[in-house]
Amino acid sequence: MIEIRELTKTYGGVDAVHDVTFTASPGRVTGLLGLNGSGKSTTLRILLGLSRPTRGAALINGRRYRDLKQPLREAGAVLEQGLSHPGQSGRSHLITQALLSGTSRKRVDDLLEYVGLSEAAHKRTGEYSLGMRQRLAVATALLGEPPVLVLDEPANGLDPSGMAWLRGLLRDHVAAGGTVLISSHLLGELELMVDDVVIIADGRIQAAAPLAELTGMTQLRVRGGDHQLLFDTFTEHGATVTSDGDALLVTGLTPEQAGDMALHAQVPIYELVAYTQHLEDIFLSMAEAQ
Ligand SMILES: Nc1ncnc2c1ncn2[C@@H]1O[C@H](COP(=O)(O)OP(=O)(O)OP(=O)(O)O)[C@@H](O)[C@H]1O
Repeated sequence: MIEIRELTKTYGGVDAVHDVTFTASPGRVTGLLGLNGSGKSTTLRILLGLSRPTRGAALINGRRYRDLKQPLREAGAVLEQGLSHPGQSGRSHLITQALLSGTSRKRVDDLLEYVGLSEAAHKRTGEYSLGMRQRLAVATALLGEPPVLVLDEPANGLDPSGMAWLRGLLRDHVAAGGTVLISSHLLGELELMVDDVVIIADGRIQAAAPLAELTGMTQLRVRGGDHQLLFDTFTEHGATVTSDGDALLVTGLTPEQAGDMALHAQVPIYELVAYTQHLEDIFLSMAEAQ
């Protein structure tokens, strides 16, 4: 279980993340989605004890990372930065890491097999492709058999078969009761992978909900007699609204609610269309509304 509670991190007077709260639960893959610079890495780095919060807390199984009794056995991480000496082979990198978590060499070889790196095990990691480095990073995170996995942009550099492999691996992990928190800006890919979605923009949470709930939401395209009045009316009722030419794109209202509000505001409606949304549409409308 991962709990992020009212987390704020300030750099030079500017909040990189502001009052961020969400939970990643066991048995579920939770996706943290945001554009570059939205605060994903900052949140994950605090969670993993690499940076201190200005306010709030980031907890793994109820404790801060640095208070975990056996951190490598409780949480595994794949971060964006490089992980191994380029002159070291994949296998010797894993063996070095295994010593830290008290893991056997047998498990190192099993993991190399599991992540599809057996054949490249003796190759220098400096010669690995980005996808192979990601696989090695995942193997490193899994060394201590931690129930909690935190992955920052693990899909970068993976080809379609690599993505399918990662998807299967994460599904296996949560099926066994594990918790996965994965950050990404690859929305289409993430949609196939996650159970719960947390959308972050400009350091603030825009939505945190099961994927099915979010993508079950429809988006409305509304064109009416008074663009600004409609915009204000929908926004006042908590909808997310963006302009699209002379129309509005509205999330968070049913067609009936939007129609009734327009009637109440005495604005004639010329067009009202409801679309089923993909994660990408939801994400972009929330990011644009910022
Ligand atoms: N050490 C730091 N010093 C100053 N500002 C920082 C530092 N780390 C992050 N920031 C700023 O905080 C904001 C959030 O950055 P963060 O790296 O968390 O975003 P991100 O969503 O992970 O983006 P990316 O996908 O590009 O890594 C950015 O504006 C960034 O410039």
